[in-house]
Amino acid sequence: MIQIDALSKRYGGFTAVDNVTFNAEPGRVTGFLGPNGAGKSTTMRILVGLTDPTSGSAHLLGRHFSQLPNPGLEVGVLLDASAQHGGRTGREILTLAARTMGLPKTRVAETLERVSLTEEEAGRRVRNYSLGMRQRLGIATALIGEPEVLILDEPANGLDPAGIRWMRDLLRGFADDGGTVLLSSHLLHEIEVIADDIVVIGNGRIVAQGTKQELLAGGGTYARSNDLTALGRALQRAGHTAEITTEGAVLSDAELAAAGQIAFDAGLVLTELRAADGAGLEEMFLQLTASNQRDHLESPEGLDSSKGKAA
Ligand SMILES: Nc1ncnc2c1ncn2[C@@H]1O[C@H](COP(=O)(O)OP(=O)(O)OP(=O)(O)O)[C@@H](O)[C@H]1O
Repeated sequence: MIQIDALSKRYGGFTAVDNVTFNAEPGRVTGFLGPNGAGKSTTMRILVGLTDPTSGSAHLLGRHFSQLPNPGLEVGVLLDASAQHGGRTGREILTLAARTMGLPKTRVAETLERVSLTEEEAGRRVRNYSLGMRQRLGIATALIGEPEVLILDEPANGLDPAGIRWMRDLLRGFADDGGTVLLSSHLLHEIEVIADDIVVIGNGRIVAQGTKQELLAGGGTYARSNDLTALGRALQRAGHTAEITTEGAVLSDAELAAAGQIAFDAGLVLTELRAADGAGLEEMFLQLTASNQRDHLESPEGLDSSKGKAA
């Protein structure tokens, strides 16, 4: 179990993490999704005691990371796969990790096998590893102590599609055995493939969280018309959410028939009207990624464009 409570981190006048609260539960893979610079790594670094928070708290298994006597046996961490010593072989790195944690040497071969690194690859110097091999070695280092919790920052970086499937199966098995997994990514698709629960962060703040089913569920309407702003306002006046997407459509929580009727009553010509089908999360993520080009409805009435499942 990971508990993050009202966590904030400021660097001078800049707030990298802003009042972030979420849990990652045992038996679940929690995906921490956000564009570059959103605050994912900072949150994870605070979680493992590498950075001090400005305020708030982060607990693993009910304790601070610094209170864990032999952390590798309880929490497996992969923050930066390229931080390994390039002059050492994969096997040497795992052997050192095993020694530090007081584990039997046999664990090295077992773990290499678990991450599908061959004997020959384990004998190569890490500087000659591909990024994907480094990720596997990093995951091996995280797993070797058989921890209950895994914290992985962008672990799918450099993995090919087969590698991503391998990692999904590995993390699924880990969670099915009761483990807690928190992994970050800046790619929605990766998180969709791997995670059970999703926490979305943008500009240091949580913007949505829930189960994958909740966040990707359909519902709502995606509509285009000859006047997007007028359509958005008409929907909002009728009590629905409405947001102009980066692709030039209106995304609303109104059902199809209601949206059609509202457009008709407002005298607007619809050029497209269809179910949103999980477009909400994708659109929100696209907007976060291109947050400088956000195209909000201008709203003299202070109309809010927030969507149902967004926090
Ligand atoms: N030591 C630091 N001093 C000043 N600013 C920092 C420091 N560390 C991080 N930041 C800033 O905090 C913000 C969040 O960075 P962070 O690395 O947590 O983002 P991220 O979501 O992990 O992004 P990425 O996907 O690119 O790794 C960024 O704007 C970054 O420049």
